[in-house]
Order: sequence, then C-alpha cells, then structure tokens
Amino acid sequence: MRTAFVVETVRAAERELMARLPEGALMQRAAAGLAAACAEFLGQSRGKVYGSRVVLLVGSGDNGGDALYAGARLARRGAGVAAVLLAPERAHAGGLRALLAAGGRVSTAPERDIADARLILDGIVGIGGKGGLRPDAARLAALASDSRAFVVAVDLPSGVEADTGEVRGPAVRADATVTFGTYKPCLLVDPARELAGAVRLVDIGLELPAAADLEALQYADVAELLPVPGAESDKYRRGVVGIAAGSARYPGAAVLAVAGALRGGAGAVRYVGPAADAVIDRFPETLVHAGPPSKAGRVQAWVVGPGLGDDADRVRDVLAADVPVLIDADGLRLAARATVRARTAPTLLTPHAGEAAALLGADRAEVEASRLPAVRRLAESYGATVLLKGSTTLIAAPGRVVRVNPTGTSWLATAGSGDVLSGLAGSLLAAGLDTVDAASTAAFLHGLAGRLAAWGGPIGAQDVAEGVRGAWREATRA
Ligand SMILES: NC(=O)C1=CN([C@@H]2O[C@H](COP(=O)(O)OP(=O)(O)OC[C@H]3O[C@@H](n4cnc5c(N)ncnc54)[C@H](O)[C@@H]3O)[C@@H](O)[C@H]2O)[C@@H](O)CC1
Ligand SMILES: [K+]
Repeated sequence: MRTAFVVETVRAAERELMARLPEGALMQRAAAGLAAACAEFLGQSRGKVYGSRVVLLVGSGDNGGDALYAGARLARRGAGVAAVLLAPERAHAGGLRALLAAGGRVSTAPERDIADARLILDGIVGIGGKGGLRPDAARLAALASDSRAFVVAVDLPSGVEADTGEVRGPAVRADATVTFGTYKPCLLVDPARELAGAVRLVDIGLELPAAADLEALQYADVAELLPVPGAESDKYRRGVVGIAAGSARYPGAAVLAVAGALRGGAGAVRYVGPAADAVIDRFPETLVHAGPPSKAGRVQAWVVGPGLGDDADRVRDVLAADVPVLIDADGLRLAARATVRARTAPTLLTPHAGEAAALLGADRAEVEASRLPAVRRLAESYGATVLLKGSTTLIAAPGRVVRVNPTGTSWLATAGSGDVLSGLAGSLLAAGLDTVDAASTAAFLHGLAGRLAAWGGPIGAQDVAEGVRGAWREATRA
C-alpha cells in the first residue's frame, strides 16, 4: 500500500526524529537524496552533471535550505549552480554558505539564468506554505514552469495545498518531485498531482503512524483482494450480482454494466429491467428477469442506476434489499439520502464530479477543485462509501482511510465507461469484498484495463470491459 500523510503528522514525526539526531542531519539526508535524484535526471537527458546549468529557486524556509544544500552537492560535481533568493537576508544561512563554498553563486539576473538553465530546483516553499504564493514567488513559479528546463519540485510543487491537492492560485508545474519521508496527499490527488510530475520518495527515516491519511492500492494489494474461485466454488458461492439498469431509451447502459459485472469475479449476473433482450443478445450467460428486483431471486449485491431513466420504483425496491447496493448515475438522483442512511446493509455511491456536486448542492468546478474534501463530505452525509470518479478517483467511507486510485487514464473519460465500472464493482461486492475494497479494486482494474485497451489511443467503453481480464491477469501476476 502506498500511503500519504498530512503536514501535521509529518511535522510531528520530524520533531520526534530530529530530537534524536545531530542538528541538521535530517536536512542533509533530504539534500543528499535530492541531489542524487537531480544527478540522475541530468544524466537521463543525455547530459551529465559536470558543466550543467542549474538554478535554485530559494524561499526563506527549510525548503529553500534543501535546495541550497542539494545545489552545493551538484556544484561540487561540476555543475554551474545559481541561486535565486526570494529574500536574501532570510535565506537558509548554512545552505547558502555551503553553496558558495562549493563554487555556486547567487543569481543577479534571475530571468536570464532561468532561461539558460537545464535543471531548476523549486525550493520556494514546501510543507510550510501558507495560502497562495506571494507575488514575487508566483512570478518565479511562472518563469520556471514556462522555461525549457527540467523542473524538480523540492518536497512538493510550490503553490499547491499539501493536505488536499487543491491549487487555488499560481503554482510551479514540475517535471518531477522529490519528496521526503512520505508522500503528501497533494502528490496523489489532482489538480496538484498533475503539477508534481513523476514523484520520487527519499527515505529520511521518519517513523509514521500505522493509519495513513490517504492510501493507494498497489499491485500486490489488489492481487490479495481479488476473489479467486476455490475447488469447492459454484456459481452461487462465488456470488450473484444483480444489475438493475437500462431503460427502453438507454439499453446500452444495461449491456455495459453487465459487461463489467461478468468480468468482476461473481459467479453469475442477474439482470432486471426493460433491456433484457439487448443484454441477452450480447451476453446469453446473463439471468434475466422482467419483474421488480425484489422478485428476481437471490443476489449477494445489487447495482442500481446506469441508464435507468426515472424509474424510482426500481431504485426503491433495490434499496430495500438487505444486501450491499451500489448506486450509480440516475440512481443517485432517485435515491433519497434518508433512505440510504437508514439502510443496514452497506451502500456504495459512485458519482462523477457533476453528480457529486448535485448531491452536495455545490458547483461541479468546486468539487473538481477540492476532490478530497468533497468525497469526505459526501461519505459523511450519506453514511455510505463514496467513489468519486475523475482524473484521480477517490474512495471514502466514514471512519476509513480515504483511498486514491493510482491507475486512472484520461482515455477512460468516454461514454459508458462508468457503467462498466459500476458492474465491475458490484460484481466484486457480490464476491464478498467490502465496499471500500470492492470500489478501490474495481477502480484499479478499470483504470488498468483502460490503459491496456488504449495503448495511447482512443477507446470505447466495450474496449474497457474487454480489457478487464488482461488487467486482472496483470494485477495477479505481479
Ligand atoms: N523539518 C524537517 O525536519 C525537514 C524539513 N525539510 C524541508 O523543510 C520544508 C519545510 O520547511 P519550513 O517549515 O521552513 O517551511 P517552508 O520552507 O516549506 O516554507 C516556509 C517559508 O516559506 C515562506 N512562505 C510561506 N507561505 C508562502 C507563500 N504563500 N508564498 C511565498 N512564501 C511563503 C515563509 O515565509 C517561510 O519562510 C519541507 O517541505 C522540506 O523541504 C527537509 O529538509 C527534511 C527535514
Ligand atoms: K517546493
């Protein structure tokens, strides 16, 4: 599991460690890791450290100190290093001395130095940043982001909100971020994540609490969670998932949800609704039923909503079932909050940003700008697990660590792709995973399937569904 911690927790762990180490030791560890990563970045772009022009953007805190010490190390290896000091009298004194002693200099022409640089280190602010970047810092951030240089953010891109991933004003756009001790939430959650580039973690020996503030499944976690049929399995023991989706107007949503469900590990898929012919045509293995969901026969989990139109009765009937229910698309509009809260079996909501905004009474843009607070709020207000779809899909449940999906791809932003995801997650629920595991495993497979299917080109929702098997294989092989 990849984990991230908020600033307060990182600070506490740093204090605890600093008390046991000689003064400055922690910063030296950080700077050494940072310099090594920079040397590698310089090497990768077919050059070398010796003779490379490096510019340090130095704020007045320890983030600037890291940049200065790392710059000193690069200068000792022959790089031409210039430091742009935002507040010369408050720059980290030890770091500046080290840089000058190693042959580095203070820039007197920042614009020219930045334009000539091959590598820029953003040491403007780290976890001590408060509010939006001040104007002089914002100007440097813009110069660096627009430059031809490879930009390395120190700890995090200056200007982003460390704990939430929000970006409220100007910020550095980095090609890579070298972060210390642990990931911070902003390195995993958009819009900040997008500004971080490739993230490198430098171990500085922090001891962090067992419960993270944010976590992301890795291949090994997914492999462990995915249900594998045993010798004693039959279709009922593997779980039956019910799909209440589709309408005369939108039969395709039913087909796609079933397509996802068939690849999600349940032993059988039961379809209930008016699109049975379309479903059977495409997937003859589906069990279909024309009456209300409660009369369809036993299922271990329901998916309700994709392409449902205004069929509130079907939603009400499904919500009355005493099994886990996934609510998506039209179902989200039709499910009363009080009904969801009153359920005793688990509920999983899977809105995209627009649907989440409608449920929260907020703006879509606001939800997209602050995904992490939004998904937490929604989970609390419904007393349910919420999977918020988007550029970084998040999964929250009351009392649980929020999960972020690491496998997304923008090619998944295609019609019907969400229907496949809901079927897939519903199938995993029926197979016995809890709501958080089912949602995060489904998002992981779905993202991977999208990537495998896309290969850098456009895809449709059917391609994603067909990619799930390959994704499953890849996840369990690792
Ligand atoms: N505390 C530790 O033990 C370690 C800290 N390290 C580094 O230290 C950083 C934290 O250092 P600090 O606590 O000094 O804080 P920062 O250096 O992150 O930021 C504080 C400084 O930035 C300025 N600042 C704050 N908000 C600003 C804004 N909106 N616009 C412009 N300037 C702003 C402040 O005036 C202050 O001088 C970490 O991110 C990391 O890079 C590492 O050296 C590892 C060890
Ligand atoms: K920074």
